[in-house]
Amino acid sequence: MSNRWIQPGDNVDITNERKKCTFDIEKMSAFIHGGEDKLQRRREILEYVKSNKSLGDPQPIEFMTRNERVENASRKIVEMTNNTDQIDGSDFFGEGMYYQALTMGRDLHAMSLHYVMFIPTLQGQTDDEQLDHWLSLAIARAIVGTYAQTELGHGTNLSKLETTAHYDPKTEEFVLNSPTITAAKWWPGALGKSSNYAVVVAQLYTQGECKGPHPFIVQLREMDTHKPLKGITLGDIGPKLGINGSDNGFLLFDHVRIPRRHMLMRYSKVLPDGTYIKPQHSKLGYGTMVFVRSIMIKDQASQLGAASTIAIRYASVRRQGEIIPNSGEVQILDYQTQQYRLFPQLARAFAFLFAAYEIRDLYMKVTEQLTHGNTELLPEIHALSSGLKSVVSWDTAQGIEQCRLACGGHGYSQASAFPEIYGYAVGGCTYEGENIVMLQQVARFLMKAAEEVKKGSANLAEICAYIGRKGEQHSRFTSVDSYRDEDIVSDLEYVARQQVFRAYEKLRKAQQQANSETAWNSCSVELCKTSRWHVRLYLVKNFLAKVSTAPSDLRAVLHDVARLYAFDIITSSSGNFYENGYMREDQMNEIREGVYKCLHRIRPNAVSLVDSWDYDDRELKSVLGRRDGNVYPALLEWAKQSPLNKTEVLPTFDKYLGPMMREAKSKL
Ligand SMILES: CCCCCCCCCCCCCC(=O)SCCNC(=O)CCNC(=O)[C@H](O)C(C)(C)COP(=O)(O)OP(=O)(O)OC[C@H]1O[C@@H](n2cnc3c(N)ncnc32)[C@H](O)[C@@H]1OP(=O)(O)O
Ligand SMILES: Cc1cc2nc3c(=O)[nH]c(=O)nc-3n(C[C@H](O)[C@H](O)[C@H](O)COP(=O)(O)OP(=O)(O)OC[C@H]3O[C@@H](n4cnc5c(N)ncnc54)[C@H](O)[C@@H]3O)c2cc1C
Repeated sequence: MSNRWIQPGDNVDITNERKKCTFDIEKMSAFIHGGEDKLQRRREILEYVKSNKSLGDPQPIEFMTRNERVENASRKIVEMTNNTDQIDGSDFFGEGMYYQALTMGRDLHAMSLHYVMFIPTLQGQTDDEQLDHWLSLAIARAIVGTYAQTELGHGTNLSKLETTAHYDPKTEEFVLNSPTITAAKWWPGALGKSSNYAVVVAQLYTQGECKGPHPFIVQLREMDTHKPLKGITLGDIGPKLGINGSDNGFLLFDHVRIPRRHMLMRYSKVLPDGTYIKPQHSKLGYGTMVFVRSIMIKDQASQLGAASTIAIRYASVRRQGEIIPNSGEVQILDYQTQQYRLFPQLARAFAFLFAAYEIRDLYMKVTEQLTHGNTELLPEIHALSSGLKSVVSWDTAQGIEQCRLACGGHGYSQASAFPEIYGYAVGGCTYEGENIVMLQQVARFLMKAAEEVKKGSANLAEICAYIGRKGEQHSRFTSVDSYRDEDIVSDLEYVARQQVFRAYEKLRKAQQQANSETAWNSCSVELCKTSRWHVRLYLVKNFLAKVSTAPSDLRAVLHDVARLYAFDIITSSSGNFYENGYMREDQMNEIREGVYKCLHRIRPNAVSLVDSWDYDDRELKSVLGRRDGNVYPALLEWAKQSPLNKTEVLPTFDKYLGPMMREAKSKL
């Protein structure tokens, strides 16, 4: 089988790994990326990005100052968006995200919120006339916008946002104001220095009543000079754990007037006389958050896939220690502990990517239904996107850190790219709804389903139908080789169902002794556990189902990865499966053996499995994860670029260290 990943001059160990591959990598890449045509388009986009020198960085961004990073990112995003004819703009999830990943990396930029939230909000929240006016301006890049919702004092609890928008029927204007310091908008991406417009979420007041948070489009800066408009105070919030190419910002309003029609009026409206028309569903205004939670899953999967690729490739070229004395140092990938650390991360990345395709499809279905005024699937997409966002971003962050640790000392260097990948991805645990808070949203959905089951209703959404099933009282398999996919799912369903009813009963009891909010709080740890099990069950079920649709010659290797994913979940929570004697110890031992068997079977294909994700060096941006495996010379070259190496002797020597040593010596 030909292998496009093997080239002359490559490291011998990584080449030998590639020669061991037992499946067709191109076919696997096509399966991972949604078809041969999609793979072909990736290659074309990559070729274009490589051929356009202006889309590159003059030096590794790790060696740039913050100002240089912001400037470099702004230069590239303008060049990138000057050339959007290179991609199919309607395929943001595929081509758009790939083009951006290749060009912009993980440091974000002046227009990240423009594309991820500002334009989607215009598309989702404006009426037809507003859409006509604003969307063309935004798409043409005549204005650059962000999404300003979170405040210094409140991000989670939207009902307590403090920015106000008072309607004045005399002038047919809203007056935007930040009555306190804690009302300052805080965090919005590219708000500080780059954007001149924002969708601002503010408490709407009309006819003397507060109608809750609503979105408004607001001009922040003069078009020509880019200076803040009168009554507007703006700035950058300073360096962060990651994404320092983005100027996340703060914003305060001092009685700023905007026209009535700057309220986004697709769902709620304020008429000229101040009459308020309420939306068909109170949470329709939160649609952009649901959109971002949905696309985040693919982004997170991609980050974990990248981390796994770097760590697995590096583990194939790094030799250290001997397994059999005097027989030579082994590739560290041969250590079972290394495999146990890394392969589950790769398995997770697969599980998350396949879930990302499902949530994208569900999101598109919901959007289509909403155009006909049908809000039936809104609770389901809210629960699924919130749950996936929480579990996936958490496991991704932990997984990236495992990959970093698995690379020893070099993993700690920014040359590895792990600090950047982690700094970028871990933000996902917080933005678009803090994970613990979002898990509780899922729990609300599950508690309602449990209530339905208790009432004897069989009318449950497919995603939580397991809650209403009776299920087996004991796990049935005898050996791991006879442990079928349906047994795995049924065992996970048992545990998820047990947890749903444990939380439900605890909540019911608590509600008899306290008001419902206090009762909820006293059960919230169990409620979060319930949501996690629900999501893990979904991920396993979806992964196994996806494998069954793979071309037959790919199924065996993918099945090992999917089983590893499931077995890892089961063995790391064995206590839940022993409860009520559901599973026996000998069965759990079989599954443990199953983990080791999967590791052993994946080992020869490990490098090829990560190659199948089709990351180019341009996207990975990692010295450790280079395709050719020639890590050591590249590390030396990378280090030479450190600005500290521009001179042999630093001025600090003459200022501090030199005098210190001279003085010390003179006293001896
Ligand atoms: C290239 C692309 C890469 C991707 C990204 C990379 C770049 C990233 C850049 C970074 C970008 C980062 C950008 C940013 O970070 S933008 C800022 C994001 N901020 C948040 O996400 C805030 C989180 N808070 C909330 O969402 C809500 O306030 C919560 C959820 C806490 C509810 O508190 P609230 O006080 O409002 O609600 P309630 O208690 O009165 O009522 C709860 C009821 O409402 C239902 N409900 C709630 N929400 C929804 C919904 N959406 N659809 C449908 N239903 C919904 C819910 O099921 C429940 O129903 P029921 O049980 O009563 O029936
Ligand atoms: C990288 C990044 C980019 C961002 N970009 C944007 C942006 O572009 N636009 C924008 O508007 N915002 C943005 N944000 C803000 C982000 O959406 C909020 O930080 C996020 O929603 C969490 O809200 P918070 O900061 O108020 O956290 P808090 O709610 O204060 O969370 C702190 C702790 O309190 C706990 N907690 C809070 N409420 C509850 C509860 N009800 N039950 C149990 N525990 C609770 C949380 O679990 C957490 O442990 C960004 C944030 C980051 C980190």
